[in-house]
Amino acid sequence: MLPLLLASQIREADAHTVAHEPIASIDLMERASKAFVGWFVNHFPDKNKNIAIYCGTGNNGGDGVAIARMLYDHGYEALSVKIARFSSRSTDEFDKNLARLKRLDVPLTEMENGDDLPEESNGIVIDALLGTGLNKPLEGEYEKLVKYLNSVKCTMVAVDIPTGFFADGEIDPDATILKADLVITFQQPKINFLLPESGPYIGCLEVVHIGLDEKFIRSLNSPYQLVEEKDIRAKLKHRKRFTNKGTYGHALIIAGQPETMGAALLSSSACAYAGAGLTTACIPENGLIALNNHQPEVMAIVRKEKELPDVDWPKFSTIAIGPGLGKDAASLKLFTRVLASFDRPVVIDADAINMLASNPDLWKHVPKGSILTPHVKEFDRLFGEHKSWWQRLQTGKQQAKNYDVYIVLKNDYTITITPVEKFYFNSTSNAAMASGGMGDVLTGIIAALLAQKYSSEDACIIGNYIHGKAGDELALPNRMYAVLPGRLITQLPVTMVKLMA
Ligand SMILES: NC(=O)C1=CN([C@@H]2O[C@H](COP(=O)(O)OP(=O)(O)OC[C@H]3O[C@@H](n4cnc5c(N)ncnc54)[C@H](O)[C@@H]3O)[C@@H](O)[C@H]2O)[C@@H](O)CC1
Ligand SMILES: [K+]
Repeated sequence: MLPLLLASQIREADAHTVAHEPIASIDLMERASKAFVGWFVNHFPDKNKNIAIYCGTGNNGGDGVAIARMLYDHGYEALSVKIARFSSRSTDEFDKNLARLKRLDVPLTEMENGDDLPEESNGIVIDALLGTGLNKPLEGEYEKLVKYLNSVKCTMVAVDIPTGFFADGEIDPDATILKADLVITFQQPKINFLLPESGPYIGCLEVVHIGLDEKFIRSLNSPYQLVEEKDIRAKLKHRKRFTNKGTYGHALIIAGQPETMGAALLSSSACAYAGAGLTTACIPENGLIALNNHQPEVMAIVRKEKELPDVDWPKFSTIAIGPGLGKDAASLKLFTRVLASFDRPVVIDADAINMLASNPDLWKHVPKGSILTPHVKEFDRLFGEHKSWWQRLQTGKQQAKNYDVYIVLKNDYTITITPVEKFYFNSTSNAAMASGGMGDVLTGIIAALLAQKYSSEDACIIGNYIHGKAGDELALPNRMYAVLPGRLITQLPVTMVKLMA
């Protein structure tokens, strides 16, 4: 796992690296700037293009000034540096780098309070105004400058973080923040980069390593972790000789209405393809032909109108409930029966989440270690409206602990929030997967993993990862515009076996 740090912890990691590597702060800045430039020159090879580097007077600005010198050394011909002298303060590292730059033949402008803004058009703007040192929303001259830069037609490349964007904490939707086409960030993504509020400000993200002390970073024991492929490889269990379907558990998927049988078919198919030994779907009577046609491997328990089906609950290893189930009285009765009859972790999705939201009394019957898989609207229905994703993370943390459950908050970087206050950000998936039914597939996968005796935490972490990875394997190399859930399901066993190779 890659620990994700708060801005204050990043400062600690910088200071620790400076003191213990040891390396002078100016040399660490040199290393960071070099890492930026290494990526930049490979992707922007046109040395005649106008490049304007906007620098503050802190260490982000220090990076900018060092980057200007390095680009000059690489032979970039049309550089200009604009220093925002909006405050009388500057860091030593900035001052030293500015002195070094002044020895070169690079046009340099100092902008002071009230000055007219320089004209920019075409070309590239490198934003090194403010970085992780941001401590309040932009106002005054900084705000005016960033608003102006947002209005010009240039490619915006931000150093470490777009100016005005907080690395963690709440993002005000009305704040002025630089809209970067590309952010080249140091060491690791900042936590807010993984939340949807970063969408308008970060077109594309690139992480470059600057050699901060990784042992120290791990010792900070951050609750925010980014899941990496090696974690999944370590967690996935091989199938052994002399095992049989009984070894891999029996999952019951309670889903579908006559109009939403697709959800039941997708979640139960996904469960079978993700390796459950046996999968049974509890579906409406008139969905039976569809199920038998679509996935003969899946068994059925038929729901007759208003009648509770007769289910031998203990024989199932796990239950997933909700996809396309509806919220009518019969569905509520069935959901209530499941919670009363089953004490192992269950997967609660879609309409089951909505029923829980409107019948909070049911919470006390939710088995410990159960997994809820809300998208943002379901999350807010369950726990109230939220103004920001940061707030949602805090609520999720409290509620997961309170009810002893896992909350899988679905998004680009789906977040698993655990009862012990950890946040696992998933690192796979792509926009081609944004289509109806994808969530039903995820529910089926997580149920399959629970059936195969993975812990609830691992079922969430692995489930999210393989779901997104299968989508990546289909969409990215083939440049697919959309990946349909049904196609993704058949990729799952391939994805899983590759991760075990
Ligand atoms: N040794 C280090 O600490 C390293 C730092 N690096 C760079 O340093 C950056 C952080 O530098 P700093 O901590 O100096 O901070 P910044 O350069 O982000 O900001 C400079 C100063 O601006 C002021 N400020 C904050 N919010 C403001 C606002 N809204 N309006 C006006 N002024 C505001 C603060 O006093 C802050 O210290 C990172 O983003 C990264 O680019 C890298 O060079 C890697 C090494
Ligand atoms: K910046």
